Amino acid sequence: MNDNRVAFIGAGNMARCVIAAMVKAGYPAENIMAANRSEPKLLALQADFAITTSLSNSEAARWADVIILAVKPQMMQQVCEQLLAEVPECQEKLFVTLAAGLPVARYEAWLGEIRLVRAMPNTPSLVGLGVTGLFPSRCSNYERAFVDHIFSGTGMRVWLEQEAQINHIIAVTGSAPAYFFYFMQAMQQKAEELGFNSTEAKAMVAQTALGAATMALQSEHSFAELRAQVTSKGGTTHEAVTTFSEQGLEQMVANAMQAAIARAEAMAKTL
Ligand SMILES: NC(=O)C1=CN([C@@H]2O[C@H](COP(=O)(O)OP(=O)(O)OC[C@H]3O[C@@H](n4cnc5c(N)ncnc54)[C@H](O)[C@@H]3O)[C@@H](O)[C@H]2O)C=CC1
Ligand SMILES: O=C(O)[C@@H]1CCC=N1
Repeated sequence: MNDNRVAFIGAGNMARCVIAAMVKAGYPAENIMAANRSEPKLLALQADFAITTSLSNSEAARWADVIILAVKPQMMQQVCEQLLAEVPECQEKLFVTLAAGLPVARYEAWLGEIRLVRAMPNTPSLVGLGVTGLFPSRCSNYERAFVDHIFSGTGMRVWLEQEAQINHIIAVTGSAPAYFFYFMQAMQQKAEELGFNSTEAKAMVAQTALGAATMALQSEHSFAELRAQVTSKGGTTHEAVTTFSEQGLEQMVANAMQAAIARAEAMAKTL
């Protein structure tokens, strides 16, 4: 499977995360190319992962067996239409798109009835601890297996049966690293107010998050049971957790996740 040539169109944050995971998992760097409209990110990818790069999307698409679309959703139509105009044979290649929001039907309007996988990774893919949602359209079993192989180094893969679930996984995993970073940022701020310096506050908060997540993954207990283990009767945790609860944490989280889904649905209509 490592013989297939994989080209990324767009070499930003998410492309870097996936490329890092592929290379770390042993995908040959000579079979990965990244194209971007400006040079600095390409030079950094070359330096860090020894992949090939190009300032031309068409050159990358011509070279590739598999084309991974990794530009922002707002750029996607222009990129796809230009690819089809300059590399008509790209229609025969396997496409993967990382973009939020845009449904398969939109790519078919721009590129024809292509074989396409919508992938929704998240940034912890960079360190092999990501979650990637995947929805295939018109793909063979081999192509599905190949895309699973591409993302194998990113972490957990979840194949979805309904396209609408991609919007749900955006809320649950795609956007979610930002929720945790926001929570940790708030904790760091308070820790600093309490007198810890910025470096130690960040490290303490991140280590606590890592410890909690690792325990949750390794334990049979639910999140609620693990929380109960920390919460002594009449103790300090009870006061903190009651404050979260009284101030509506659960509803706030649900509202935020629903807002992410609503935005993905709106993008499908407006982009
Ligand atoms: N950042 C994240 O956590 C996640 C992002 N995504 C999706 O991944 C895609 C990329 O997002 P990011 O990497 O965060 O954005 P980014 O802005 O970091 O990267 C996009 C890259 O595309 C390049 N670009 C723009 N127009 C271009 C063109 N015409 N030809 C070639 N390159 C062009 C930009 O220079 C930039 O380097 C988006 O569609 C987003 O929805 C999906 C899951 C998570
Ligand atoms: O914020 C966004 O739209 C993208 C998709 C999921 C994470 N980042």
